[in-house]
Amino acid sequence: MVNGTFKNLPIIALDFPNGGEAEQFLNNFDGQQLFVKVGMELYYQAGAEFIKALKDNGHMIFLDLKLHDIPNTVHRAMKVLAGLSVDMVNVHAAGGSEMMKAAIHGLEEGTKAGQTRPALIAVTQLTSTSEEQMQREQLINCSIDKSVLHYAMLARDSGLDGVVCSAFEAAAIEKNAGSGFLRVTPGIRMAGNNSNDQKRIVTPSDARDMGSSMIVIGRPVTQAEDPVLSYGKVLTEWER
Ligand SMILES: O=c1ccn([C@@H]2O[C@H](COP(=O)(O)O)[C@@H](O)[C@H]2O)c(=O)[nH]1
Repeated sequence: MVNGTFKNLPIIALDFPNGGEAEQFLNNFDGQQLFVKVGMELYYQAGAEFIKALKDNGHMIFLDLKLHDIPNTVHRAMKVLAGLSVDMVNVHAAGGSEMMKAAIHGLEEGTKAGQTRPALIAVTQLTSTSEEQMQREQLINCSIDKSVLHYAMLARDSGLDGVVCSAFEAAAIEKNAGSGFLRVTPGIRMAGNNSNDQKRIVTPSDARDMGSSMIVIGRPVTQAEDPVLSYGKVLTEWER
């Protein structure tokens, strides 16, 4: 599970094309231990070696590969990912309960003796998806709040530790799934920031007030002129 101290830190999305650029970014923080997220771009380029380097430097790691495949494939892949000793991994809830249960079993089997298995969370509806888009393209004929809550409960009933959701759905998830069930929220923007491709965005303080338990932020920090200053502002607003 997620270590208590780090749990309160905003997660920085290291969306860089290679390990060198990610390291250059991290050097700005002068040895500070951070909670970082490694996504598909960086992992496909820099791989397990880079994860090890992050761990050696004391960072907490959310490996955001969003697995979505048949249960057997996800089970086997999760067994491998557990061997990386990261802190959090994820799947798409749309893969179904059988797939999510297989993911947990894979993580349990792959976790080294004496270590804690990585927390497993499920993506509900991406924060880059609007309600209109979801209804038109996925043919889901209900509100996005309802779809996200449905996926969250499916994930909870499958034994997962939480979900990725926007802040708009966080309170309902907390109410229905319990406060221990993680609500990890990307799509975080400071007032006046560019929303980029995100559709369901909120500020760090709104995320906290609306019931998110953790936040993920990328471009507003990684592409800032002064990333340390920008991260500091996010942290202060999140902690209040
Ligand atoms: O629903 C989701 C799931 C994952 N993400 C990831 O979070 C970051 C957000 O980056 P920003 O630059 O702050 O927009 C990114 O790595 C996504 O892959 C998400 O945004 N929404």
